[in-house]
Amino acid sequence: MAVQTANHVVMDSFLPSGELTALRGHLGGHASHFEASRIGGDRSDPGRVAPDVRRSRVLYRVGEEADGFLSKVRASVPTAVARLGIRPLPIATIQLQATATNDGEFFRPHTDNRHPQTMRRWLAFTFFLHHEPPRFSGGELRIAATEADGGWSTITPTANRIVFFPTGILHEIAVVRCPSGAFEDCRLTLNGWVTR
Ligand SMILES: O=C(O)CCC(=O)C(=O)O
Ligand SMILES: [Fe+2]
Repeated sequence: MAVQTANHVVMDSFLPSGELTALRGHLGGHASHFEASRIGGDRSDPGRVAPDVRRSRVLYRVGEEADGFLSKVRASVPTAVARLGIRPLPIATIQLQATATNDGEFFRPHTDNRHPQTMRRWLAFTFFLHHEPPRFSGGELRIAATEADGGWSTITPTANRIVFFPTGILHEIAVVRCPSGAFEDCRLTLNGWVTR
């Protein structure tokens, strides 16, 4: 029986820089397609907008431009699982969305697998692809303590960084401050879940 040894795993310099720039450009070109983020939904259930819990804008169909990124995520799952010390599960799908979190926006503490529609999600990831140096502050990803770690972890948004964590752990996005409020300046991620 695997014993969890960490509440999250960070990998930096995840993509070749040209691929990161291309993905950022793709998302910027679709800025007008981002919509108010929702909670609790999946492919068959749109979920609901809940501004007390989650404020951001999401692109729910990222497009095939992210296929190379998804392959890289898939290839990284065994390493992430080993470093987390969790039991490896089969990979059925990798669900993906892009999230833009702008001035004053946040995602309060939550887990990602509590609803019947989301219970097959077993591994979560967040990949940061904003401009460096960042034109926003805040927006840290905070992940609750587990017995293995003993304290909350705070992960600074850093472009080309991916974070993996088990979906059942409480986590949040701290409030973002982005003075310009411009799409291209905000906290931009490709985030999603590996399902079994
Ligand atoms: O962007 C992040 O750091 C986490 C996103 C998240 O928790 C979610 O979309 O469920
Ligand atoms: Fe989450």
